[in-house]
Amino acid sequence: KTNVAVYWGQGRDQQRLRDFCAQTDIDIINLGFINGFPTQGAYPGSNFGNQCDGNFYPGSDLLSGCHQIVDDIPICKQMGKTIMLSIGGAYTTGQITNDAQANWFADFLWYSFGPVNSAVADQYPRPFGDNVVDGFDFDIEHGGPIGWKTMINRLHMRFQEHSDKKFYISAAPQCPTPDAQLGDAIASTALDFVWVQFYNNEGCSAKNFVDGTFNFDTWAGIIASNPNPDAKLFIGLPAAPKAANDGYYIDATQVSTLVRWYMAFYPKVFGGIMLWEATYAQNNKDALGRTYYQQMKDILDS
Ligand SMILES: CNC(=N)NC(=O)NC
Repeated sequence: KTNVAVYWGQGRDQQRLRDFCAQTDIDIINLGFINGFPTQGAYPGSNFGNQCDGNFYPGSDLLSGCHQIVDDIPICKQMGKTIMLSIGGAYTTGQITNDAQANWFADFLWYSFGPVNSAVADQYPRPFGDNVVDGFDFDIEHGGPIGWKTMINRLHMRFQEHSDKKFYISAAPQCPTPDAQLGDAIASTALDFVWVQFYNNEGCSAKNFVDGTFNFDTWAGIIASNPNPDAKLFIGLPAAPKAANDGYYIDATQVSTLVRWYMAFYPKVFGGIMLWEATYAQNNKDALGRTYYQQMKDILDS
């Protein structure tokens, strides 16, 4: 089974999460973003675009009134979606500079967005209420490598303490290898999904399929040697022409050629397609009125 993953949370005039969870062509949704990296003992910051009520936990940039997300996650679970909470994005503040800070950040994410834990209820907020995300996505686009491997190892430790539910870790590196931020973490920590941003970078993007420099093969080798033998590699794509820098969007016909080739060549590691992002995809319809994520699902299932 291959999957369609989309980012949601930063779309212009975006619809609610429940509207995307109602789409059978979407399997995984990355909620973006936790975009403020906290100092030890502080709360991280978050931003979900036009969602939430604009209130924050006192003295922090962490949204406290995300009532739409609170109400919608149960619907997404009923629809069988995998809901990941995404850390980073293009606009972040703060920097992880040491392991103590990284462990604090990882524990905060776990106790605030993972399983409800009464033993720590007085120490951590629940921005999404009693909802429990299915895992954490690292979309780290600048600032260097410090902390990410430590955070992922810490999260794995917390996952092992909660063995009755599987939790996932994913990463969204850019296509030049090794990725300046996540390369070390991707090589040395067990990951479940790696959705490479095959756009916005000359000489390795999906649009470079035509000039032979698209580097899926290199990434397939990296993911095949990840500590998790079941790690899956996704082709990350802009969901519309304006979703990425000029010239990086490719249409469904071009995607079909590329996907059929690499899905056939790397049947074990090929996981599917990631789209940046949901609202761009929803508004990018073909002549038959199919959204870009419908077009992607059709390619994967053809
Ligand atoms: C400019 N940054 C982005 N487009 N980021 C992503 O596509 N992250 C998955």
